Amino acid sequence: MASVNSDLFAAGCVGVASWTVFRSSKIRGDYALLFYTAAGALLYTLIRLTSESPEPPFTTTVKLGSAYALSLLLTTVAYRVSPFHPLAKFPGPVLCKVTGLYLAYISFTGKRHSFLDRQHARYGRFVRAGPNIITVNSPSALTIYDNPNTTKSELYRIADRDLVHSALFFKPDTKRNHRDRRRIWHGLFTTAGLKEVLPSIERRTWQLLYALEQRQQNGVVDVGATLGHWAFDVMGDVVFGGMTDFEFLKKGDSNGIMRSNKLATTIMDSVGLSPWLLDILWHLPATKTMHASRDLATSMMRTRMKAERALDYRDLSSYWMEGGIPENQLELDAVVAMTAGSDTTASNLTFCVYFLTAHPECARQLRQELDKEFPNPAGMLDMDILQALPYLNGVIHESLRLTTPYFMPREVPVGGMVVDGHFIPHGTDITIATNSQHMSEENFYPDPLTFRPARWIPGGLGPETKTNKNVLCSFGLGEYACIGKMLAYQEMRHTLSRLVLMYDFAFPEGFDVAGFPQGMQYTRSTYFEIPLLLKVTRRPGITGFKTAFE
Ligand code: HEM
Repeated sequence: MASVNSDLFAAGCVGVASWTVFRSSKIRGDYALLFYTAAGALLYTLIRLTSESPEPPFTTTVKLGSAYALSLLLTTVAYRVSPFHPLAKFPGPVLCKVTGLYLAYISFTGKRHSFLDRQHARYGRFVRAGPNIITVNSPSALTIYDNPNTTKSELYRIADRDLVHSALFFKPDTKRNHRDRRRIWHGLFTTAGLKEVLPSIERRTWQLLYALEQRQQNGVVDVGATLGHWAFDVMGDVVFGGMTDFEFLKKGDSNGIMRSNKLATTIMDSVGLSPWLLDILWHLPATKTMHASRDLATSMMRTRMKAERALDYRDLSSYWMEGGIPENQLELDAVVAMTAGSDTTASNLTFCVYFLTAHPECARQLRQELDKEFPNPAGMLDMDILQALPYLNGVIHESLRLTTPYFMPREVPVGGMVVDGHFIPHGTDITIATNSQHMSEENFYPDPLTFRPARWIPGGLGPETKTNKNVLCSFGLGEYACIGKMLAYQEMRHTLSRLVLMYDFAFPEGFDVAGFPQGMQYTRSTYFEIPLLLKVTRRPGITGFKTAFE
């Protein structure tokens, strides 16, 4: 008996010792699992060969393994909630301090932004949202993104170790590789590059109008889903020169490709907050949607690279190939471009249409502005004119402000940094509390929770108007900010204007107008609990226009 107890005690001590050794190292979850499986097998073999105890070797192995795991777990938890932890002075929910799995779970529900709003309301400007994560509800948190030494946190790491780590969006292997890759992408997002893809946006927008009319059932159409199809088709043209099988506006998404893509993004944005877990799940069927998204992008990339026919414009693939990115490195860039470029734009346009329908006085004001510039609603829309329209841009900014609660953690560099007067130690993951900042009276006054596009026009809400443009984080901040921002604006300005010029939108009877925005689930992909089913009718006087899928 004494020997069994001393063995268990020894296993517990090894647990504490391994915590001391491993606590600040970033070991991949799948490697750790392999290591522990091998260690367990070795221990079992040793016990079997040497033990004289009547207890079956398997039982002894499980007991020792459990003693080890329990002591490791307890030591980890005790340290994380102890005053010795470097983030001990920052308040936050105990469960968040204990494990990253809690925030991962909250994130998976799509309600991380409102959870963090509540925590900031309770604890103040700084909240410890994970064992090693701090969120800051203050405009001075912008300094995190201006600091050239902060890096993307480990939470952006791609689970697949075979993929080259210089694709955009994910944690790059080096800043230099990230900059080089960005330079290659950049060509499309210049004024000249954007001009080349504009005809594709125009063509797809006519198809969108056609789909909105054709898909009506019982007098309503799912505007959100149709905009999702439009955005995916646009990105198919922008990224792969249209050499895809999507044509979602024409055929719908019967294979659930968009759903898979959204789910893959959600898994990354939630489970990714516990990177060790994502490393393990990556090998299991649970993440098959992530693999499916990648496989689809790979196959489209191959089709595009082997294309016989010359394109009459330069798509993003053209820049990648000219930039010399090898084929086997492009698949991740392709997934990123398709996903980052479609779901985001579609969601924001969906919200724009919703807000304008919920606030008819704003819709009227926007239409007035557009009618003045474009007396023929079906005529050409000049992008330079659209770019300069104050109310149109106000509508887009206001919708972005209210609906893009991104979570953008950065790793604090060696030497630590000071944020809002507080020292943050090296290695901490730190992020601005986007949603709380977007909704704060400190930045947006009056009525920060209300859709009021005029706040983006100087003095638009009266002499007291406060609009802190700097804290609008909808396109990210600093060196990793959205490279597609200008394309997104081009798409949103063009398509929203066309919709407002051509159609009247109305809620059908019984639509839960107030519930729609509250039903938003946000996981870097946006889900709508309530579909945006609207009555869409042509404005009086608009009879025929070019709609067909020719
Ligand atoms: C309304 C539309 C869009 C929104 C709100 C949006 C938002 C964002 C945000 C917040 C980030 C930074 C993420 C972070 O730091 O964690 C980002 C990055 C990125 N976005 Fe967008 N985006 C939009 C449209 C697009 C489009 C059209 C593209 C075109 C391909 C695109 C491509 C990218 C890429 C490649 C990155 C990673 C940049 C890097 O790592 O350097 N986005 N986007």
